[in-house]
Amino acid sequence: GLSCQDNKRAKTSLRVTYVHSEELKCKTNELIRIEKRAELVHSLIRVYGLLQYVELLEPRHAEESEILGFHCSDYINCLRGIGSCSDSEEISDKLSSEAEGYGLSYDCPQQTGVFETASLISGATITAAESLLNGSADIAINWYGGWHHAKRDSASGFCYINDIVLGILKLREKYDRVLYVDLDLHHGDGVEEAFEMTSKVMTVSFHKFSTGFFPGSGSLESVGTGRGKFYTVNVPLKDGIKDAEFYGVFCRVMKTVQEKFPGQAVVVQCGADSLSDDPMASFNLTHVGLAKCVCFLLSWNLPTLLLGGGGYNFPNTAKCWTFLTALAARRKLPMDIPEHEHLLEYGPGYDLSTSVGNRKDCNSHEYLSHVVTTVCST
Ligand SMILES: CN(c1ccc(C(=O)NO)cc1)S(=O)(=O)c1ccc(-c2ccccn2)s1
Ligand SMILES: [Zn+2]
Repeated sequence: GLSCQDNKRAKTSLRVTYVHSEELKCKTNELIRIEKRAELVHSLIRVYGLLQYVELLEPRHAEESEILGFHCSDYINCLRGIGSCSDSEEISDKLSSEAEGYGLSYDCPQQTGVFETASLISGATITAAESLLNGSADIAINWYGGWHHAKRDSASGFCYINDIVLGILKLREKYDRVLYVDLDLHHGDGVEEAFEMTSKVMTVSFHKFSTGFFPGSGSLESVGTGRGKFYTVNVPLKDGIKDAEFYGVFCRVMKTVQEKFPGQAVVVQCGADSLSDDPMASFNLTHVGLAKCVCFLLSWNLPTLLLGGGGYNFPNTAKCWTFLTALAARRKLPMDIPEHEHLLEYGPGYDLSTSVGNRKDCNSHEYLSHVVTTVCST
């Protein structure tokens, strides 16, 4: 297993809450682009016997008032309207230019019940954050959450309600300074935008940044504005980066962040679309690379919220988030995937490993030291 080097962690095992319900799993299973992923993730966590080492919490729906704490009501009313259509026919004629204005088209297909689903996912992230606030947990996990592209007045990149922003606002009810770290392949633009004017939330995003790649924001020069200047950190990377180089950049940036912004709680978006054989075919990370980054953050012994996000190779995403759940619960996992109804999805290796791709690393040494030097001197 991983030894979380730096800042030796206290030997006591940490209290971990894991937010789940059959309803949440079934609703998330229906989201376009990630059908059935939730089933695979929860099943693998269950068959590895990890549920006995976490406290399972059932989520509630986010309250309207919580959602309107970030999103604007016109958008939410439109989303609710779309979400309540009984079938795609009704949706298509309801799909006015108004709906398109709210990003409800193209990459955010209208789905019946999408508002219901997004509000339950957001309620799950808020439930997780509350378990940190009330001191009943040291680490809280919601693999159904992590929808980092949603804006206050529009859907974007398969994201409808920004559960991460709502979770951070909940943590801010107790903690003066909250740190957000986005490990997804894509820039965490929705969360960055929400907090780019404040010094109370520092957002740090590690992501692919190249011409034409979604969402297009997240350059080295984006550092926040007004009182939030220098409280937005962007680490733009090129295709092909592997575990060692990614972790090297991550460590140096996060050590500087720790010095300059002593956060009192940490929120981590653990999107798994940066793994090497994700259909996004961009980075060359393995689940171990991501786990080392999470391990580093956990070694700070701060209340930590772990969230999901992207991840389109479903067996690999399940392996990655199961591995992170075990890391949080300080349990070692046997390499062989336990016998269960989805075992065949893990062929041909049927083990926990995720492969290291052989895509060329387009991040020259010079480029990476330029990025790190610039970020660490800002
Ligand atoms: C809407 N897009 C997003 C938005 C957000 C994400 C994401 O995971 N954000 O974290 C992924 C794709 S998009 O236009 O880049 C794509 C849609 C479908 C894509 C795709 C589908 C299959 C294989 C490779 N790419 S990319
Ligand atoms: Zn992504």
